[in-house]
Amino acid sequence: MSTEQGNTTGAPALAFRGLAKAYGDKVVVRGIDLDVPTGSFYGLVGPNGAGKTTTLSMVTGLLRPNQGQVWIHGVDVWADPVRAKQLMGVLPDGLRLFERLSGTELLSYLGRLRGMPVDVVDSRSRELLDVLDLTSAGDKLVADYSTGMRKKITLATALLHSPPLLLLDEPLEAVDPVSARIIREVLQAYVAGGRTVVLSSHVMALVEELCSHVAVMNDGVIVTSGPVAQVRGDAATLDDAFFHIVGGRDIGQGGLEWLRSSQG
Ligand SMILES: Nc1ncnc2c1ncn2[C@@H]1O[C@H](COP(=O)(O)OP(=O)(O)OP(=O)(O)O)[C@@H](O)[C@H]1O
Repeated sequence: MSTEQGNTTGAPALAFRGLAKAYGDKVVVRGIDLDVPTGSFYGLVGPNGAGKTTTLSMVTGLLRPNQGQVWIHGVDVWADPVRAKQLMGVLPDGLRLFERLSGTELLSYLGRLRGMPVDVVDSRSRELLDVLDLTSAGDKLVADYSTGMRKKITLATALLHSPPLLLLDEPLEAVDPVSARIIREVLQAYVAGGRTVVLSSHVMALVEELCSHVAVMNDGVIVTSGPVAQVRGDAATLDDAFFHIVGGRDIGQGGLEWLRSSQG
C-alpha cells in the first residue's frame, strides 16, 4: 500500500496492515490487519499477553513495528507522525506523566504544545476537570494522584484537542464506579457525535454494552473481528463467545480439589 491511504474523509478512522512486532526471538504480534470504521466504538479484547497493548502502542506511534503500516484517517502514522498525532487522543498503558505539574498545569502545557489558543485550553480544561470530578484536585501535583485520578487526567489530555479518534488502553481499569459511569457517558457522547473510539478491555460485559464492533486477539493474532452481534454469534453473551474463541478451560470438572475442600 502507498504511504497515503486516502484523504481524511473517505478512509477508515484507523487501518493497519501486516503489523508485526517481536522482542528478540519472541514474536508477540504476527502480521495483523484491521479496519476501524469512522463513527464506530471498537473494543479490542484478548487474554493476558495476547498483544493488545503492543498493538495499541504501535498504532499510536509509541512503539515502532518490525513490519506493517498504520493509517489514522488516511494519514500514515510512521511517515507523517505529526499530522497523525493531531488526529488522535491517546490513553496509553503505563501512564507516564509530568509528575511535577498540577493537573491544571498539565492540561495547559499540553494544550499549548498542541498550538491551541490559551482561552480555549483554559475553558476546556475547566470543563474536563469538572466532568471528570477532578476540580478539587486541579491544583494538586500529578505525582500525588491516585491510579484512577491519573487515568482520568490522562483521558482529559486525550480529549483536550477534540481529536476525531480516541485510542484508549484499558480506560476503566482502576477507576471508581461513579467515575467509570461518567467516562462511559463521555465516550458514548463522543461516538454519538460521529467520532471514533477504540478501547482495550478485559471486561466483556463493558465491551458488549458500549461497543458496536470488537476484535478478539489471541497469541499475537486477530482471531475474529466485526460487529459485536456477529462476533457473539449464537453464544448467549460476548463473554461466552470469547471463552470459546480463545479456548478457555472450564474448571467445572476436576482440578483444584484442594480449594473446594474445607480442610487445608
Ligand atoms: N518490552 C518487552 N519486552 C519483551 N516482551 C514484551 C515486552 N512488552 C511486552 N512483551 C510481551 O509481549 C506479549 C504481549 O504483551 P502485551 O502487553 O501486548 O499483551 P496484552 O494483551 O496487552 O496483555 P494484558 O492483557 O495482560 O495487558 C507478552 O507475552 C509480553 O510478555
